[in-house]
Amino acid sequence: MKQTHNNGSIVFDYHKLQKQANLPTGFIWPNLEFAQEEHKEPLIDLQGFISGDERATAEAIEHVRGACVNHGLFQVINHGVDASLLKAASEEIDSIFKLPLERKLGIPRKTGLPQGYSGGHAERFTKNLTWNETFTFDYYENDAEPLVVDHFKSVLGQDFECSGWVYQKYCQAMWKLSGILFELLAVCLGVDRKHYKKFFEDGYSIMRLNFYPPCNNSALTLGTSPHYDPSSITILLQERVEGLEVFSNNKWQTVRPRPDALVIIIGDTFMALSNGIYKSCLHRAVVNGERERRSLAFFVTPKADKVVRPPQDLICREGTRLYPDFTWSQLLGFTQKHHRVDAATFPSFVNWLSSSKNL
Ligand SMILES: C=C1C[C@]23C[C@H]1CC[C@H]2[C@]1(C)CCC[C@@](C)(C(=O)O)[C@H]1[C@@H]3C(=O)O
Ligand SMILES: O=C(O)CCC(=O)C(=O)O
Ligand SMILES: [Fe+2]
Repeated sequence: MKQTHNNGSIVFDYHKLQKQANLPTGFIWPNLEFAQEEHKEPLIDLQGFISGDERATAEAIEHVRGACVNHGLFQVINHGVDASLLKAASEEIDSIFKLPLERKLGIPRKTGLPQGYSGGHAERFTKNLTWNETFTFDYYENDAEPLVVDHFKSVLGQDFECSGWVYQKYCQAMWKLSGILFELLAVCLGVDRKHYKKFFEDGYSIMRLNFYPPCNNSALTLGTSPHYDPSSITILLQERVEGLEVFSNNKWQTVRPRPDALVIIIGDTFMALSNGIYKSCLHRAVVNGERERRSLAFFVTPKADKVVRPPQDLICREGTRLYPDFTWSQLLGFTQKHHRVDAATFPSFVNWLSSSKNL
């Protein structure tokens, strides 16, 4: 079994690594401080907004607006996604990550794109590696073809048809929910209710499955690095094992897993679409010494070449533009070729964009 990638970095074989007394230095993150308290994000019951109940809508608007102007994270329940589908999607993760390491390393991966399998990102980076495995694929809403099923069969094999259907149904449900959330966010911002839903109609999503094995040295490493999601909004399903942390009021705070709830995270692209009124959320994932953790992140992104700019009435109301026009294709390319997504991605991207060669 190969122990190193072509770039000389180690292969993330956590069964072997767990048996070693010391963590390879590439996985060690200096000066880590762990959350000592829970974040108090709003828990929004979406049923009232979906059914048009005026009082429930007013309450949802107040809480979502407060969350988004401060730290860009809230949780939703009664979102319309079947609890059995959430359970199936969370459990199906093991069908991929319990494959033999050779099979996982053989999953095709195009450099410069997030899609495919990764162990600790050790094939891309040599330091600040993370104690996780990820499997990432695209979702395009398409009534004719079950594209996720086709993708699973082509990259994982014919015996992954059933797994493909679980994530085909899951992504369809997430896409539908994203439309509801864009309407809610538009109403909160006082723009036309359909504005953002229409903007993303021809968009797509990056679907990521995260698997975090237990780690004997969990105090020295991270499951996912501190970052802002560059996408617009992320619908995150974290199962019962806590690990998601948000940076708020100058400290890391735990986002408590809530059964049947989904975590909604504002990303850089939606921050730009709100002309900076809504804040992109700084978050990360920690690991523990005893239990496996799984999470599913559905990153909603615009059509690659669509110009990202806030609605005109928001600009007029605000008077100034906070960020320049850009496309998702430019931002994605920047994160894959020039700047690992972290806590400084978007300001670095805006600077990079403004240098003439990148206009
Ligand atoms: C556009 C993307 C890059 C990442 C996947 C999507 C949305 C989130 C990004 C990421 C998960 C943020 C943390 C760092 C990262 C490198 C990771 O841990 O996977 C990011 C993804 C990536 O660059 O592949
Ligand atoms: O696993 C988690 O809870 C967070 C993962 C995350 O932030 C991401 O995949 O972008
Ligand atoms: Fe994230």
